[in-house]
Amino acid sequence: MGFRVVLAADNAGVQYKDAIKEMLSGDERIDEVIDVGVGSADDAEAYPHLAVAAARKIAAGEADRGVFVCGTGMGVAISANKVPGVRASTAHDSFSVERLVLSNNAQVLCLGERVIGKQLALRLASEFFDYTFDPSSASAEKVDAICSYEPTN
Ligand SMILES: O=C[C@H](O)[C@H](O)COP(=O)(O)O
Repeated sequence: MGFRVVLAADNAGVQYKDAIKEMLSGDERIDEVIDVGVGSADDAEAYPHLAVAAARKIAAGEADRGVFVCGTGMGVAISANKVPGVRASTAHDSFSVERLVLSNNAQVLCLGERVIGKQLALRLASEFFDYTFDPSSASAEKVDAICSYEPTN
């Protein structure tokens, strides 16, 4: 079974988000692409609302992974991490993308359209789906420790 992927971007990240959507839509590793917006650069909806709406789809089990884009990749990451159960970070190099999954079991890769070039963004977004977290790895107990700090109701 392939990944169900949710995409989000504000107006500073919409061009890369749309390019990533096109790329992933033709990727045999991907079963479904859900786009929560924005739909165009004319939409001024602020990045926290988009990132949280998308992250909630992961927390609800409607998506497995997310790629979120804003100007820097930082605002969407900070926002997505407010959703319990979601681990998100900006990663702008291949090694970081690998460790984002293998060390941190993160479901969300965040990218900055104002920081890296489009071809690098596409490459990193593709590489993100090359990795699967190993729950028997030495990193697992560290991820469990992250989760132990989740707020409980
Ligand atoms: O992290 C925030 C993003 O980069 C966003 O796209 C731009 O935010 P700003 O307009 O507050 O700089």
